[in-house]
Order: sequence, then structure tokens, then C-alpha cells
Amino acid sequence: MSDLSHIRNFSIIAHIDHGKSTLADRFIQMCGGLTEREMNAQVLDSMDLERERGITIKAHSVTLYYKAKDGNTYQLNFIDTPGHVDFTYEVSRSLAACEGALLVVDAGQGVEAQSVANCYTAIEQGLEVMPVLNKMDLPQADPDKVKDEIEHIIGIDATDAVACSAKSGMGVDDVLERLVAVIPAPTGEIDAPLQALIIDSWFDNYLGVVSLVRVRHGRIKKGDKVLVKSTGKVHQVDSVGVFNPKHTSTADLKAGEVGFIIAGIKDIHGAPVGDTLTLSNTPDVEMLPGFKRVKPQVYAGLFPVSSDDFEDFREALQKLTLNDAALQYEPESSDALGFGFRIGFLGMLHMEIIQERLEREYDLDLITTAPTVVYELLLKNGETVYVDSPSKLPDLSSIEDMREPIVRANILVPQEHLGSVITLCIEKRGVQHDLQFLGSQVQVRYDLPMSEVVLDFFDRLKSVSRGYASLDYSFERFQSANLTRLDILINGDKVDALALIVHRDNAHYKGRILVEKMKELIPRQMFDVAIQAALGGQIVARSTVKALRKNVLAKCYGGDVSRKRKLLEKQKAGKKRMKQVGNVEIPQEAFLAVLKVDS
Ligand SMILES: Nc1nc2c(ncn2[C@@H]2O[C@H](COP(=O)(O)OP(=O)(O)OP(=O)(O)O)[C@@H](O)[C@H]2O)c(=O)[nH]1
Repeated sequence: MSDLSHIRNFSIIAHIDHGKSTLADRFIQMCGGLTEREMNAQVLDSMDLERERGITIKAHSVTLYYKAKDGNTYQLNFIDTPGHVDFTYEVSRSLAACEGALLVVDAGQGVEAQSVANCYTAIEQGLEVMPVLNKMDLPQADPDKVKDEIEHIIGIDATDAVACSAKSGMGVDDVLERLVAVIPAPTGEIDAPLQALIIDSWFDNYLGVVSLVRVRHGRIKKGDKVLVKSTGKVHQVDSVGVFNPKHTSTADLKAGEVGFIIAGIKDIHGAPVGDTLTLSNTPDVEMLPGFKRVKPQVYAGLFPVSSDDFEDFREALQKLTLNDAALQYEPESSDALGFGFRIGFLGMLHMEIIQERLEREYDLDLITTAPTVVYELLLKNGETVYVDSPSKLPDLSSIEDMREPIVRANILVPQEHLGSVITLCIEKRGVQHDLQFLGSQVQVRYDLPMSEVVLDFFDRLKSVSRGYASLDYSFERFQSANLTRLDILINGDKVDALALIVHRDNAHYKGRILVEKMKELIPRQMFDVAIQAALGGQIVARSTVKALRKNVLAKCYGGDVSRKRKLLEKQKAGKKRMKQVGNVEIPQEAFLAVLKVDS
């Protein structure tokens, strides 16, 4: 038996922007992990894109040594969690490695839905949750009100919540003191056979697959032969270590600790997240409970603007999936757009991030089709099939029942904005589940069609509540719905990549708005462009983009050459994200016009 009493494994649960990264950076600074200069950038958000958007996506960990006032030095393993609603599944993964979690709440803002959902996950997983009130330096900080909210909305005791300002550093040492006092030390047997849980795996260009693990029992060191339980494969360990936050090799990783393992594994599927590791001579060690597999919620087709880029696109996707197990794709061909891929995403933010990475890191110009959710169909022949693309919808006469995914949305909103939130939920075909007044906030739960939620619900919710409402949601069930396919015709030809699955009740309306929106988005060409919406064989709406009368260059009549060239170049740049469909040029925005139908 060896002593694990000096170890603390914890995560930080916080709603987006409540200060999780800032607080973590303070911890690193106070525990001497980095020099001032290295602290410049927020170290935990390591991907460029993450930093730009200011959100945390990938779970990472940091090991720090804290000398507490009791004279002992504690090993603090901080496991980072993402804050956005698209990435909630990664939170439960990080929490599985911890004994406790800090619930960081912005003392000016109060409790928001995301913190509630993540906090429940932590409590369900048996973690000690320790409330922290952050941003106490702000004049609008109201600690008593926020404590009250923590007790009423989340239901945990907040009497002893520590108040701090991650920005100024005030109270941060109190947070650390309390952390070592209330978060339990891990338990485990160092002399037992190795049993370690893979929390995350990612692909590093130099090191290959790196896995973040939590060792439950035993120890692991360089040279060990490690067995991946689910694949049955054995690999030799090249190195083990921790992030402090720089990647640092250590002699071993022991029961209770969190760190990385590199073992010459070629791709992340060889070290699946949630899997159990043991040594090759103790193959009978039990599997640890893993994680719920994440399923994509939203599918969209992505097509290269230039068909020459198809192979590069395939390669880029292969590389991206090395680091993103949630990303799924399969080839798709479209009459209008040619060859591309149908890609599954966790949500719209995930979709935007992937699209941006493909364009930025791999220099691809892509057209994205309107995102859709997965529908469940019962066919007349008794078969159940799942459809993730309007173009794959079988002939309506062969379908017995069409079912759409329904989510349970949990919304927290201050009373004065409740009315507009309810109006929005009704507009989105929501059915109220319950409503509770909790202090100055209201918690309202709605069952909503996922198709209405994934597109622009979050943005609409923020705008109708002036930014005060917050949202969390999860899949609930499939439910019969009166659905149909809405086709879009351009100059009389059906464009498969523009088809949509819509609710029959508002199909006419959607069709009308959609052709109007597209008319604004499709640039004028040398001829009239007719845009039509059709249900079955019947045209339900039509608009026309009138032909361009004059040549644009005519404007430069008599002008100098450089001006002319500039104009041509401008046109070329504008064309980048256009796709020639038949003889009509359609810009990216027109493919996504459906996202703008409601706003
Ligand atoms: N005034 C004040 N601002 C703070 C404090 N802590 C964080 N902030 C600011 O709040 C904003 C969000 O902080 P982050 O640490 O990035 O928030 P986060 O919770 O990590 O957000 P995600 O990484 O997006 O989940 C930043 O602009 C911080 O500078 C604080 O104690 N006081």
C-alpha cells in the first residue's frame, strides 16, 4: 500500500466565458509551471482556432505541485473540459478521471444552463463539487444572489463557496487551499495489476498517438508491454509523463495519477477513448466502464469547389479524423455538386470548426450543403432505416412512418425574458415539459424537434433574451411527424444538393421564404434565373433573379488598365466559393439559405 493522499484530480465546470481558462492559468502561474513569457498565451487552449474563438474544445490536462499552508506539497492534476453545448460529451470523459470538480460561476452573471448540466453529470459520477464565485472584481458581482442560485437551481450547498477574481488573482490561493481540503484523494493499489482508463487520444505529427490516461491501479513505465483491452493488441511503451503544462517525461505513472502514454500506436482507433489499458502479462484485468459513444447529430455534404481537389479533400479528412473521433464521413455524390463527402457533426459549431480547419489548414475551397438531422423511417416492408440526407429519402409511397428526433431542452432565463423564450419555443414546434421559478431565474424545459434546435435556435434564443438565456439539450426520442421533401429547382432543374426534409405544416411557408432568400443570394447572371420550390410534383413558390443588363467592365469605360484588372480580380475572389450548377453560378450562402429562413 502506498500513499495517494497528496494527489488531487479535478476538473473545472463552468459556463462558457465564466473564467475557467483564466483561473487555470492562474493555478499554473502560482504553482510555477511556466515563466511569465510562456504564460502570455492562454496555454490550455492550444489550437489556434480555439484561441481565436475563445472556446475550449479538446480535453487536456496539467499536473502542478502546490505547497499548501499545512506544509504538504500536493500533486494537482487538472483535467480541462470544453464549455460549449456541442461538446458536452467530452465533459463526462474528463470527469471520469477526477474525484472532484470546481464549479466556477461568474458572480455577475449567475448560474447558466451549461453549468447546471455539467454539474449534474459530475454529481452523477460521484464527484465532490466545490462552488467558486469568480469575477468578484466586477462592480456587478453579487455573491449572495449567485450563492442563492447555486443552491436553488443546482441544489448544492454554497455557504462555503470561495470568492475570487481569476483576473486579478484575488482569492485564488483560497481556492487552492479549499480544493486540497475538500476534494478527496484518489484510491487505488499501486501493487495491483495495471488498470488505466483512456480519457483522450490524439495524433501528434512527431509522436504519433498520444493518450491521456487515468491510472486506477498499478503502475506503467517506459518499456512496458501494454495491452489495449478492446483491440487485444500489445504495444511497447515509448514514454510516459505529464503536462506541466509542457509535455514532460516521468519515470512512471502510478495509481491515482493522470498523464500521457506514447506506445507507437499508429492511429487513434488503436487507442480508443474510454478503453482500458493493462499489461500484456495481466490480460484478465477487468474493463473499466467506458463512455457513451458520441453520435453525430447533424449531417451535411461538403464538396470541393474544384473537382481536382477531391483527393486532397479525402486526405485532409483522414488526417482530421486522427484527432477527432467524433467526426464521421462517407463519400457522397451529387448531380449538382459532383463528388464530396457526407460528414456527421456534433452540432453547428463543430461543423463550422471543421469547415474552417479544412479551408485554413488544408487550403481547400469547399461548398457545404444545408445541415440535416437523422430521421428514422419505418418502411412498408417492415424495415427501419435511418436517413441523414434529403437526397437519400426513399419514395414517399414506400414509407409507413417518418419519425424525427426530439430533444429535451433545458433553458434558464431571467423572468423578464420568459415570454419571448416561450414564444420562440412555440414557433419551433416545442411542447412544454415543465417550468419552475428558481429565485430570479426560471427553468423551463421543452421537448423540441432537433431539426429546429440544431440550426439557429441557440442564436435566436440569445437574441430574444438579450443574451441572458442559456441552453442545454440532449436527444430524447424519435417521434412520428408529418414530414416531406422540399425540392428546389433552378431554371427548371431539380438541384439535389438544395433539397430539404421539412414539416408538412410549414412546408409552403418555408418554400416561399427560401426562394426569396435565395433570390437575394444568387448573383445576377447574363440570363434570368428562375428559382422554384416544389413539394412532390407541385411548384409552391417561385422567384426570379433578373438578368444582368450591362457588362460590369462597361463601368470602367475609358478607365485605366489597373483599375480594370482590380475589378476582374475582385470578381475572381468573389467567385471562390461558388459552384457552377448547370449554367448557373450558386454561391455558398445560397446552399445555406435555410439557416436564414427564420431570422
Ligand atoms: N473582470 C474579470 N474578468 C475575468 C475574470 N476571469 C476571467 N475573466 C474574463 O472573462 C473572459 C472569459 O474568460 P475565460 O477564462 O476565457 O473563460 P472560459 O470559461 O475559459 O471560457 P471557455 O474557454 O470559452 O469555456 C475573458 O475575457 C477573461 O479575461 C475575473 O475574475 N474578472
